[in-house]
Amino acid sequence: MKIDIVSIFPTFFDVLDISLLGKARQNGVINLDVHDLRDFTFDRHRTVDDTPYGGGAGMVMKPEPWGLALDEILGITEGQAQDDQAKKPADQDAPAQTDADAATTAADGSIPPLVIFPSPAGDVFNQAMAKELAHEDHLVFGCGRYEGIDQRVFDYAEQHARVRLVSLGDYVLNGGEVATMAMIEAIGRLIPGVVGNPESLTEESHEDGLLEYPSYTKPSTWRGQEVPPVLLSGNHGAIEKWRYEQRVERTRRVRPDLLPPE
Ligand SMILES: N#Cc1c(-c2ccc3ccn(Cc4ccc(CN5CCCC5)cc4)c3c2)n[nH]c1N
Repeated sequence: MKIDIVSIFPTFFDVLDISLLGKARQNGVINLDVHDLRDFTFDRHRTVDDTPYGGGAGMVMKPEPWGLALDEILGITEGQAQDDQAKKPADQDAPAQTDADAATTAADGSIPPLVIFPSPAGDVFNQAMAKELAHEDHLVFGCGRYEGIDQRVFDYAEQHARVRLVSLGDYVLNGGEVATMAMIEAIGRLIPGVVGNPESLTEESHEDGLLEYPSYTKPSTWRGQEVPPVLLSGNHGAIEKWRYEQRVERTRRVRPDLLPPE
């Protein structure tokens, strides 16, 4: 899988050089590049933001640097970009995720990349989405900051790729980097060859709608607390039954919304 990230804080993603994802990059399972949005500016201050039309607090990210970054990453030629200028402006009322005007197949018939913009206004990310996105060949993450990105960037991206606005959850972050990191980790661990033992991906919270069972390791007694005897019994059928019961009980207690209607 090819992953491109655009951010004004590229060093934020240095952590992706270590651990499982770092190994996956070293062995070529994941090809990840991080792009500094300011490399697509040409003024002395490398400006990426400006005041919002219509007024309001804060600043909005300018479209020009984003357009150049997306052109480079998506392989959009100058001619194609100029063609877009001739096109009717996107319907301002259409949601930024309209598939109807998304480029669903490239000129050579290949599936174009999926461009993900983390946004509080996006579909909420979950394990089902992670599993779906783990099948993509090329993901591009556009990390906004300030009060967000000029809407025309999303509309432009949709003319050349598939675009999704995705939210990490119902709270407000300061930008898209944390969400991008979380999504890359959740998606990356589902890619074959990233996690050493694929069996460890089953029976996880949210994998099959139930939360995970409690885990224990040596010593069998610790500060007066014992490991549940069934786990020391060697009776694999009993262990499997106990673990399932624990998953149902924990889900019923912590996340009853995940349980199927009775
Ligand atoms: N994923 C995800 C996210 C994000 C997220 C993702 C990307 C960006 C880019 C900038 N911000 C900060 C921001 C965004 C909007 C507002 C609201 N304003 C009102 C009037 C115009 C906007 C204010 C701050 C971001 C936040 N927050 N929470 C999630 N789950």
